[in-house]
Amino acid sequence: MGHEAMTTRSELTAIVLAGGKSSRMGEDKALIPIQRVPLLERVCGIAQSCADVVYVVTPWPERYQDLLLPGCQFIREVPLFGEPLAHGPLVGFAQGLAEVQTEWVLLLACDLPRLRVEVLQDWVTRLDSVGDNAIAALADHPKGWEPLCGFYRRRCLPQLLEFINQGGRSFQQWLQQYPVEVLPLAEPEMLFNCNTPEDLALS
Ligand SMILES: Nc1nc2c(ncn2[C@@H]2O[C@H](COP(=O)(O)OP(=O)(O)OP(=O)(O)O)[C@@H](O)[C@H]2O)c(=O)[nH]1
Ligand SMILES: [Mg+2]
Repeated sequence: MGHEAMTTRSELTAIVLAGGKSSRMGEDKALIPIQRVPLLERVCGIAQSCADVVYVVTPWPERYQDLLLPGCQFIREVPLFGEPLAHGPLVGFAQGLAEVQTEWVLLLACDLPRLRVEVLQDWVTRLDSVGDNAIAALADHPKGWEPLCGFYRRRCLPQLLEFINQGGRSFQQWLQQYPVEVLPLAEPEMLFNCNTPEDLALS
């Protein structure tokens, strides 16, 4: 019987994005407490149950220095040449991915209050059977992929940089160009996204 090596915590890196404008929320979502735990702390804790190395990619690490993020490392993102820093999550991801040393990376937005460790860990066990040509393994929904809670292969970095250099900033448009494997998501509510004060009231 063939023995497939399983992806383990040490073979997975997590990247948490915390660099958005939070314009709909009106204050930095990363710092908003949900059941007394700031969102970024909560998401980083979940990331750490999946991966040994956790990076927080943000233009403003000092803003988060008083959070309890033991073992997480900040990557300070920088503007693209001649552009403002509001470049969006795709560029933040690329700057984080450049530091990754493992085959797979788990990418997480910081505004996901209902993430479930068991689901993410189940997804990790599926990575070994993802086709060699796939650049990512993601949950899908009727309008496209769920790009900010899923897995990417480190080796997609050159394709990502090429897309960005050509002016691309949309995850959906980038992902359309390559094979992506579908991850099962029995309860889509895990990906509930806390963007507005109304969302927060539901959290
Ligand atoms: N590092 C980094 N993260 C980003 C950037 N833009 C968005 N994000 C993150 O991507 C995730 C999804 O962001 P959104 O909810 O779409 O947008 P937002 O900019 O935070 O908020 P809005 O201004 O209301 O759209 C969140 O975790 C953000 O912190 C960026 O330029 N850099
Ligand atoms: Mg959001």
